[in-house]
Amino acid sequence: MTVSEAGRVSRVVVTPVAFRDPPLLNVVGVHQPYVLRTIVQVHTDEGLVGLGETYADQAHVERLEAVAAALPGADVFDLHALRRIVGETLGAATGGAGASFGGMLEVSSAVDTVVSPFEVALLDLQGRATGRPVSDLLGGAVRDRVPFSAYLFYKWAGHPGHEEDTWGEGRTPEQLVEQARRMISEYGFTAVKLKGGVYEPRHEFETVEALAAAFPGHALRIDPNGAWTVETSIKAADRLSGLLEYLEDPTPGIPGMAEVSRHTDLPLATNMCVIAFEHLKPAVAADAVQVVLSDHHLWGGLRRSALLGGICETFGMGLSMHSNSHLGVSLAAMTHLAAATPNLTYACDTHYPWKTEEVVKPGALEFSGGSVAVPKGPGLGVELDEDALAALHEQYLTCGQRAREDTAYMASIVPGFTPNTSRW
Ligand SMILES: O=C([O-])C(=O)C[C@H](O)[C@@H](O)C(=O)[O-]
Repeated sequence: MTVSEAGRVSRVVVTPVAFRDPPLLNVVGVHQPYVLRTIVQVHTDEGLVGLGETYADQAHVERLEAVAAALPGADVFDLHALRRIVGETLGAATGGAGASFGGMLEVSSAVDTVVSPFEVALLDLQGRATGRPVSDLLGGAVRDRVPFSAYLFYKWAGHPGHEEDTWGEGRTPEQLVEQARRMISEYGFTAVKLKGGVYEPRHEFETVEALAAAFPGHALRIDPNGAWTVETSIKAADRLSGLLEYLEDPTPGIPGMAEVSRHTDLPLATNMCVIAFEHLKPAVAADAVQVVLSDHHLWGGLRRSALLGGICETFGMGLSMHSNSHLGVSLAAMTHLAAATPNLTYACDTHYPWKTEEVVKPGALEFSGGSVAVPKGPGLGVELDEDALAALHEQYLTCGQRAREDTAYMASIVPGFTPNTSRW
């Protein structure tokens, strides 16, 4: 198969969508009734279409559209050119060079978040053109199935706007045990993550203890998104160390995490203080984290996430995977990446069970035994349902919601954090 048979990019369609989300609680508050995402379709002059999925803040969508206009003519196999085109386009849009958006966005994730959906779409195209799954393009699948974790949330079922939610109340340890029971019986998960940072820390410790008692063979994690002081984090590590496989982002920033780390053997994980390549060196030097959560949406796509895996291996750090609310295009990309990353040995996070609406056709991605089989078809192995895409785009236009910026909050809790377009 040659490049001319795969074709060159002929046009790119950027479609923001909105899908319903239950009233999940986190340190910022309650999830809004709709999650906003963007689906990217990259067409080639050979009639192929590659898919990508990403965030949908207004500013991010505008950057995606600027890159979409610059991509026609690009070689679908030249991923270095893609990165250059993104850097040049975004630099030109702000009158500056490269990755700095008007001086606001200086960590590498500024370009990485924009590159990501296009890189996934080009890999999907490469796979469709060559007849190989994306996992093969990433070096080959080392596992046939990718394990995911049950992602538990405290919930307040009575939130107006969330009437269609079927998961009920989630405030007490007993209610969270019931939530886990449903997740485990419907999806077969063997790992469980609790989103914390919502209630008084002791209440959240008790919830972990109740989960450990109810599911003794399951791997457990809690993630308060940096809501705790160093002292509370140390107490959490002391009290929960026998129950958890890792403690995720108990406290903000590399120095705080390093201080907690000095007091415990429990591995500390993060997707908050190490979210770009430049954060790895100080985190390793301070021994602040033992597990890094990758996220291809944030780290510049699938190949750079694989690179992150190699760096973690070099420094003896574990590798896990982070998830925001997402649709099936992202689940497919996450599954291929995890399958082709040998040292990604923890079950990956996913919000997928919380979702009731979808843009991909059913059947390609099914959970069983807590894992998803790696699609064997060409590319990502998922097909868009055009009617569903149109309906969720209409919902985006009419839902009256736009993605809120969490960046100010991030800046306030992570010392030295530079505001950017990232999501946790
Ligand atoms: O740190 C994490 O795992 C997350 O923040 C993942 C999600 O974004 C979660 O917190 C959420 O959506 O509330």
